[in-house]
Amino acid sequence: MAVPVGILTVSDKCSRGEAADTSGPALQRLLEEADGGASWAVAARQVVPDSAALIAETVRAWCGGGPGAGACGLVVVTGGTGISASDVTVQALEPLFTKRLGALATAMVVGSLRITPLAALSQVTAGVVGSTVVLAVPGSRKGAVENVQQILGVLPHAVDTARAVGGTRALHAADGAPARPAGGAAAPGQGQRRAVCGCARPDEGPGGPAPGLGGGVARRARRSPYEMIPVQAALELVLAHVALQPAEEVPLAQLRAGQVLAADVAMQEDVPGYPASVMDGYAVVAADGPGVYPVCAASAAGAGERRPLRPGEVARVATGAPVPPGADAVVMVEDTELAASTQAGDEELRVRILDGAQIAPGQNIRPVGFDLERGAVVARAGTVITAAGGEIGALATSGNRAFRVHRMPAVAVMSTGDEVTDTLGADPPAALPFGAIRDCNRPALLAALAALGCPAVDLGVVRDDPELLAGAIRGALATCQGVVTTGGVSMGERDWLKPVVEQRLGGTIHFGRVAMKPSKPTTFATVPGGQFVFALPGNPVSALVAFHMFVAPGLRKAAGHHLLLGSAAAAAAADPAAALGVLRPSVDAVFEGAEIALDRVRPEYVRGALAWDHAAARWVVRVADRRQQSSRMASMRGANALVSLPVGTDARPTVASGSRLTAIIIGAPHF
Ligand SMILES: Nc1nc2c(c(=O)[nH]1)N[C@H]1C(S)=C(S)[C@@H](COP(=O)(O)OP(=O)(O)OC[C@H]3O[C@@H](n4cnc5c(N)ncnc54)[C@H](O)[C@@H]3O)O[C@H]1N2
Ligand code: MOO
Repeated sequence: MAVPVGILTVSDKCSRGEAADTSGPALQRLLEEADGGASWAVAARQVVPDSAALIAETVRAWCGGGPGAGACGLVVVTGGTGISASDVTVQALEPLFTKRLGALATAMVVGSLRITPLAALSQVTAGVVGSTVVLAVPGSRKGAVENVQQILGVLPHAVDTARAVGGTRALHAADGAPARPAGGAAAPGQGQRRAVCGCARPDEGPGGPAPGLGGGVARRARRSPYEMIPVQAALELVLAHVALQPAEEVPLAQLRAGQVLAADVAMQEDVPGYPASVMDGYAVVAADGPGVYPVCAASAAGAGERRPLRPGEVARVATGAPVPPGADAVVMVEDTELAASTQAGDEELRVRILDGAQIAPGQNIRPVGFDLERGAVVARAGTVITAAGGEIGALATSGNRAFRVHRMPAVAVMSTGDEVTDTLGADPPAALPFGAIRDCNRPALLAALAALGCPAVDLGVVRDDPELLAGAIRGALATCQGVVTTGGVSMGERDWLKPVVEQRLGGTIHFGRVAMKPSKPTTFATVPGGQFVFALPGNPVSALVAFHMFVAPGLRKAAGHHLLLGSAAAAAAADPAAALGVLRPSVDAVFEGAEIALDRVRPEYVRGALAWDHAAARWVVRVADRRQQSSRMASMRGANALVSLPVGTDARPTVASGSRLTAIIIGAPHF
């Protein structure tokens, strides 16, 4: 039987649709035409951008766990093997290899060098992932085909051997879920956990079976089965899997800060729609010049026709009121004197335009369309509606009845845990029984969601019961784009969230641990309907830090904030990392304060107070609270930034005052 093959094209341009993928089809032809079609059958073909996380995720999803797993026996990755900074294919693949097939790679290179010396410039590699042979070849059609041609004779044997051995570890054996190469998409249940260890400390590596919903505590995993992935890779996975919300038409009254325009908005009319006075004064015929003139009319603000002005007359006008036809300038009241009034003394009969008054034609008049002309674009697609008011104000002038905006993602929020008592309900307990705690996660997350402008559904506190948890999440996903939970994601016997998401909801866990402090067990999944689940750690600081690090950027992407960059495809699909400046803004800041000892294993995100130093004209960040334990919500007080600390080394064990650090902005900086 022909061996199923996955072909993955790695190219920013192809994934944006700016270039056609010619290598993928050429490789498919080469393999399927070899041996008269007997050896290879392409089961999955996909294009991804040059993102290490997406490459690794796709290859893992296609790789089999053992004989009969039904996954690809061979995966060929084409592209991203050059020597430029964006070429990350080899870096993405090699950590996945359970066996290196160095000689196979050498055979490709040696054969290709006979054709062109340029073959020396690509990083061709080969190895085994699970029970699948994986090759990385150059991105050009010619290079890709020529490399694979060199080893066509030995490939069937290599693939047979890898399948029989099943790799060093049966990647999918844990939950018995067969790998399924499905048109290039990762199959449900194929998440981050199946990889080999990519972390810094042996005891932090993944191991043990996937957590199950039965079997008793004695059988639980004693090592987390989830690979601990870098923060950047986790972010890329979030941005790749959280979908941009569809656009809808809403009236002005329903626009909210945080929403993003999905279409350019054009002016339906001129503003102003009539020649308007800029000053309180007198409309005049400029050529009349200074002198005494009868006040023949008054134009206060308001709708209605205005009597035309004749030379030798003036008309009183208010700021913003129409300038009568015939007038071509407005003289401000300060440049006039009363010359005659009615007997009662309350109405002007004549005024003197003083010598020296400014009365050039057009003076103090905003002509029709002066602010914005009919047809002009008042706001471009991608514009974020801000709480500063400018966008809503400008749109209000446009004469449109409705505006096309991306829907805001509605998010359901749930705290989990038998020990957690509700703090938002009508009757929080006056005193806590022994072992109970007050819910501070849900209130904090609801506040943070409100600041983003996301509608939230409060799911309350749910007990540590898989059926209750699954029911509550399933119910919420019927109406919401995502659910954020806290608690129950670590190694405890009642930490149900991960198995509930995978086994009850059929979800795919894209990552279940992140190499960071705090928030290590942060979990991100999507369910078959496309909605997301962020299962955040229960420790309050860990929950809120994970929200700002991953959930908020994901929600901004869903709302369309990356469209501000101008190229939806580039930012959203092809290169999620490029959008980070908008989706998770940060600044370089000078750290001030007592020396901090760096964690030797995980990069740390310390709660910081970020302020603009007016004297030195630079950002300065201090630690918001000295006691940074992840249980201590109080350490988030006053925090408007997360200070990114690198992993410590012998050469750099601490950071001292004056060091430059990245401050991730989570609230308005102080000025
Ligand atoms: N054996 C291991 N234990 C733990 C690990 C580990 O790797 N191996 N990781 C630790 C880390 S790091 C974190 S973070 C926590 C995360 O645990 P869970 O997400 O499973 O959360 P819980 O166990 O349910 O709760 C942890 C902690 O937080 C309190 N909590 C929970 N919900 C709330 C809430 N809504 N408001 C206030 N406080 C809450 C809860 O009572 C616990 O004290 O796991 C470590 N353990
Ligand atoms: O990672 Mo946990 O979030 O340190 O407390």
